[in-house]
Amino acid sequence: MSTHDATSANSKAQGPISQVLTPVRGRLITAAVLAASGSMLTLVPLAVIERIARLALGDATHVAGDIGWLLLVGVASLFCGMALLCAGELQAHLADNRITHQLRLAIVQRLTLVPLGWFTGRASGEVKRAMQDDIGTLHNLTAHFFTTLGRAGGALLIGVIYLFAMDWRLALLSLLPFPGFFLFLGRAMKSSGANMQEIVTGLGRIDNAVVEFVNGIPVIKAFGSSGQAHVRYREAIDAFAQTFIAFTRPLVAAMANANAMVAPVSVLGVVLASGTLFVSQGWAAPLDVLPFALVTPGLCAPVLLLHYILHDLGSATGAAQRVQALLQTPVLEQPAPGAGQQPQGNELRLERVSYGYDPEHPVLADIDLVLEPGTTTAIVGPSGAGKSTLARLLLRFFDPSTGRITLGGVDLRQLDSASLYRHIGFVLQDVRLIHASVGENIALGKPSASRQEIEAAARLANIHEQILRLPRGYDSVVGEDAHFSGGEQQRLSIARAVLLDPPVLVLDEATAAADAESQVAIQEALARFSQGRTLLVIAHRLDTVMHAERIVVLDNGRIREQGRHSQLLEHAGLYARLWRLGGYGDTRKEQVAQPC
Ligand SMILES: Nc1ncnc2c1ncn2[C@@H]1O[C@H](COP(=O)(O)OP(=O)(O)OP(=O)(O)O)[C@@H](O)[C@H]1O
Repeated sequence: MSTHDATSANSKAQGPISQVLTPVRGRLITAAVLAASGSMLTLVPLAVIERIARLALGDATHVAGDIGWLLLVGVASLFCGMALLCAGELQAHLADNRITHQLRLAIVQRLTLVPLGWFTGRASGEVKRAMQDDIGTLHNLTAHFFTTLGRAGGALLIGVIYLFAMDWRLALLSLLPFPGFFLFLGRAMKSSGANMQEIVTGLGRIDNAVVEFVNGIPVIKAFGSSGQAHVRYREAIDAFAQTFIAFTRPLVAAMANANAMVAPVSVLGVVLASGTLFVSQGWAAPLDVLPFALVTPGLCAPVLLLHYILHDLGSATGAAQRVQALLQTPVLEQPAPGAGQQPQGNELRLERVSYGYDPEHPVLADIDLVLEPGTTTAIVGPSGAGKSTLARLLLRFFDPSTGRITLGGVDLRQLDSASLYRHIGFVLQDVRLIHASVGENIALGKPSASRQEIEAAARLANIHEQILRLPRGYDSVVGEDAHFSGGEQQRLSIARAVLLDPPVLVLDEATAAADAESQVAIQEALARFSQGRTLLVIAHRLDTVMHAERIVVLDNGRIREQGRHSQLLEHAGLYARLWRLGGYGDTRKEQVAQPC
């Protein structure tokens, strides 16, 4: 178990927010305490006003000096309070900066250890949502929640203590609207909670309808069924509108009552009514009502603030859960740092390898295969036979469910990733270029490569001339002033592999995205590059791999036949049938050596 896993196991009992904020917990508590103390001090001037009013309206004669001192205390408290509030905000923002930075790094570090196959199964939206939206939500929590909680809590605490110290009976009466607020709020939450799940489901339906509509626009337009997609979207928003009305109707009435309870004017009304009663009954002097009239309405804002921030806590909990889930994504088994073994040679061996994306349905079963150094092995077979899955296993997109794959006698699980990708290069169908210069794209696996090395790799991959034609040559930025066709992207991918100079190369349908001219350029490039290397080629077109030392025919996840082209034709099995179906003619001679 990694350190991270151990930590997460220990903290299972904590809530998601608590787990995510653990590294800055101390700082956030300090921020909340500073904010609470600050807000208490900023309320001292109200007590000062009450004191001054008593002195001014009382019968004492020499009060000017006392008033001066009181003013000084009031002003000093106000400034100290504001300074403490600022210090609290600063602490919270420093904590926010630290945690946001740490979380982004931790997610990226985790994703580097996650099997590459994880990414194929997920929309990049999931990662984007956690990295941007959820961390943004957590920013609100760390930077503002704790200080607001401190400020509101501090103000309420000191206000209530002060009022009870003045007159506990009047305090009890004056504060009556506040329990009333929580009573109505509770009702509102109960009525909305019942419909909340439907709101979430409705929003999900709208999201799906939008995604379906946007993703399918070309197909929908081409097949003239845009009206239908619109209908689904309209149905989703109409249904949501109904759910939303059902959700808000009971909520609005209860919330209106709750808000009315803590409106400053209603609170002041209650204070004055209670004060009048107390004064008329001789239980208090008119001046005794003044602190209540000054302070009680001031408690409305903190109560409302508490309500709003506690409401925000719900969305922050969801964000923290998603970030936690991403941080706990299962990672590939890795050797301990420094304990990675070195392969002895470049022989790739699959021993009784089975794999299924869904464990119940194996896609590959009991594969035994040896790729001898310096040889070319082709994997062919019907669509869905498991060819690409086999290639991905060699690159550790995921690990076999059973069996093992070794390179130079070392289980791939005992090789660190850098060593694996130094030994095994790949050119896949799906080439991903990053938003960086063309040179940086080629040097992705070897950032230290010199311009000469990058150009040499591009020349060998038959893409140098096209790059020179770009506005800024190798400095042109992909997606800005550099746009590549499918075939050109394949050649860039080959240049990447060339630069790393791996002894083993996996080619999965390397010419799939290319036009006829590009195919020739790619094949030339690969023929040059593959000399002396171990090659695993996956191809649809059998004529491009008929030269291979060994052709392995996969069907339904199992090896059905293997041998050279002529042997397989003579065998008159699945390969011979695929050859016939491909219409390549009845040749038993092997064509010019081509790697794919
Ligand atoms: N990411 C995935 N998640 C779940 N199932 C998958 C995934 N990728 C492939 N499969 C399934 O695994 C099986 C083998 O797929 P694979 O892509 O390895 O076949 P293939 O022989 O390369 O096919 P093709 O020649 O059409 O590319 C198929 O049934 C496919 O539906």
